[in-house]
Amino acid sequence: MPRRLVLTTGEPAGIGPELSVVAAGWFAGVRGRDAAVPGDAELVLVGDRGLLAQRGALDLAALPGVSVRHVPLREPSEPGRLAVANGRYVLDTLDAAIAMIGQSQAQAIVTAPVHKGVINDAGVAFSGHTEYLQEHAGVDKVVMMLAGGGLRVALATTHLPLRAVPDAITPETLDRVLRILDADLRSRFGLAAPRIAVCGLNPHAGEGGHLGHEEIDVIAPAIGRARAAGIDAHGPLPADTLFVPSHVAQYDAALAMFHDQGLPVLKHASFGHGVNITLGLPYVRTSVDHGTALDLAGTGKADPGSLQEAILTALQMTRAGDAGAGVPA
Ligand SMILES: NC(=O)c1ccc[n+]([C@@H]2O[C@H](COP(=O)([O-])OP(=O)(O)OC[C@H]3O[C@@H](n4cnc5c(N)ncnc54)[C@H](O)[C@@H]3O)[C@@H](O)[C@H]2O)c1
Ligand SMILES: N[C@H](C(=O)O)[C@H](O)COP(=O)(O)O
Repeated sequence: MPRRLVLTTGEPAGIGPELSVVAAGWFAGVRGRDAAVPGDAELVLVGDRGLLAQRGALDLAALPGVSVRHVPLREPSEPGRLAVANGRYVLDTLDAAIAMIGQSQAQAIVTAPVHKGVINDAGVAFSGHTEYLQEHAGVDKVVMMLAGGGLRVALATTHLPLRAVPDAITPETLDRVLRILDADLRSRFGLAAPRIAVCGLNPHAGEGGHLGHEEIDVIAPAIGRARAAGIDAHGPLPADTLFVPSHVAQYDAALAMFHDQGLPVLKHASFGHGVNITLGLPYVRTSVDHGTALDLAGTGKADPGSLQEAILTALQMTRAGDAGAGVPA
């Protein structure tokens, strides 16, 4: 079977459709010529065929290794203008991709950005792809990790209001997150003994209990259990100084306790070339490091770099198993 990636083309009013067409053109151009994109690789764009034709300047049908799985819009889409009905369309594209994986028609899903707000406005509770794919894969935990600029930053909690974060950092969550992170760094990234830095939750990792107790009560014991299980976890470390370049370079990945503890660092280091990876799924899933950029939709100015990196990373991850090859951060 060819190495087939499914690319969901994202929120129709955003930059996803046009970037997907640009990425498809790039993919067809390097396929079989660049070692990173072998000649047996295929890319299936999932989305409304008319929308893709309208937003992109390429004839997708003429591109080698590229095809389109048509999913109809729920209503016509204009660049930059969200339409509530199309919140369901976005989920239709995700469901089509999940079905392709379930039927062994593809090995990986790459996602262009969606707008979480409009999907919720359409009446479906939706926190993000990460949580949606976890639920549909029937696994009890996945881990969001972004890679770029020489860093890998994983998150112990994902799309939660900040107020809910401390309660979500439980022994069970940390045990599962550390296990998945360690296992996937080994199996998908070719790291024999990954070193993982674990952030504290509070300023200065709680300052010995004077600035919060989660480090003493929950995080340090979880690191102890992980180490006893053979995971090379270190911490809890103050997040501000962990991310000093010479310090973080000593680790293969950093585990942040919440979204905006880890991702601003990663995006500062690599916005436009970073990749969002879901660990712990039974298949490979990667995505871009940016959102729907409604302000740029239809202008042709959006940078396709992160989507191209997401495609390359998905290809490398699908190969890591058979070749034992590593995937760079
Ligand atoms: N993978 C995903 O599906 C994903 C990721 C992040 C954010 N989002 C969603 O996107 C929506 C908008 O989020 P936001 O406004 O915080 O972030 P955003 O990334 O859409 O925009 C932030 C800024 O970056 C610029 N930008 C974004 N992508 C760019 C690109 N490819 N090239 C050049 N400039 C680019 C935008 O013009 C804007 O100025 C939200 O609903 C958010 O949840 C989705
Ligand atoms: N947390 C991601 C980011 O900031 O880039 C983004 O919201 C996408 O998340 P999903 O992959 O879960 O949609």
